[in-house]
Amino acid sequence: MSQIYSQLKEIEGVALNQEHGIEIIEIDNDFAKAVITTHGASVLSYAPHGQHELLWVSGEAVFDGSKPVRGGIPVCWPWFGQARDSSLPAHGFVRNMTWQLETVQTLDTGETRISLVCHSSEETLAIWPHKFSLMLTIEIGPTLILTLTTHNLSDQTLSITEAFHTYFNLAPEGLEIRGIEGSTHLNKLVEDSSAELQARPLVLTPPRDSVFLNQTGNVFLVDNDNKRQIKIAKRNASSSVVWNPGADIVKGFADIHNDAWTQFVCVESGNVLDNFITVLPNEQHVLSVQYSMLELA
Ligand SMILES: O=P(O)(O)OC[C@H]1O[C@H](O)[C@H](O)[C@@H](O)[C@@H]1O
Repeated sequence: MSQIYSQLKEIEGVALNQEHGIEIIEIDNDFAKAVITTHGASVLSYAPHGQHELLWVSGEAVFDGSKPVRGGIPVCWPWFGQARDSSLPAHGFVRNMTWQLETVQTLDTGETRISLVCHSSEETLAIWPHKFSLMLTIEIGPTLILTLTTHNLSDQTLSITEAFHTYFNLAPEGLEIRGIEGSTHLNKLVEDSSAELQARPLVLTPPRDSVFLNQTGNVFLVDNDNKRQIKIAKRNASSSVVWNPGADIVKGFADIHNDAWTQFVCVESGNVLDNFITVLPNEQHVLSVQYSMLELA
């Protein structure tokens, strides 16, 4: 067992468990409780003490490592959406890799910082011929901060798309999404739809599969049912995606119950489609997102 696992035992409020064969890290610190899995480096749960759960995980999620866990915050990288080669997995391959736990620290503030890494291997080079190392740092405190650092270890410029595919635990119908005004909207549910200016906040009526390009400002989810507003602040990210399958499309997802589309909405933050990122040889690119919850009166 590597050193990090023996160090883990010494850190108060952090526990390591196995569930159905995948590794689960449980955090309970001064500010919040959280659950992370090394399978896909996905945060599966985050709840500041006394507040509602931020994230949704499907009751039908598969936890045996054969596919990404449906819910939480999967990491989509090095491509978002369908690959050019349809035999390759949608949303890239790192959400279905086992990441290594690199560091676990309690900060002076009482927050917990966890880093996980994954690297190129023979297996990844066979489907995406570029050497890389990827680090995800997760900070669990009064807010949840995720920072994804792409290191280009190849001698060619990398071109990537990426996103945190966050499943929020809230009712989608009528949800107001603010902050996307002024961005470029592409409706993925309409074939060959043309880009249009998003003039107003969005009031969600599922189904919805929309990309908002050139969207760099804060996004707010007005979750009246739970009397809270969720703020999504991002850095080095120019796109947001809003997805909920609605009552019909959901039937095509084996790991989402037919009724469960009413329990979540995905609002994804990253760089997708024309907002792709290039990373020079030996350079790095850092994508970051911070989730905070404000109570509504
Ligand atoms: O089933 P997955 O590969 O996890 O994708 C689930 C969804 O993710 C994104 O939000 C896409 O915009 C959708 O088109 C896709 O259906």
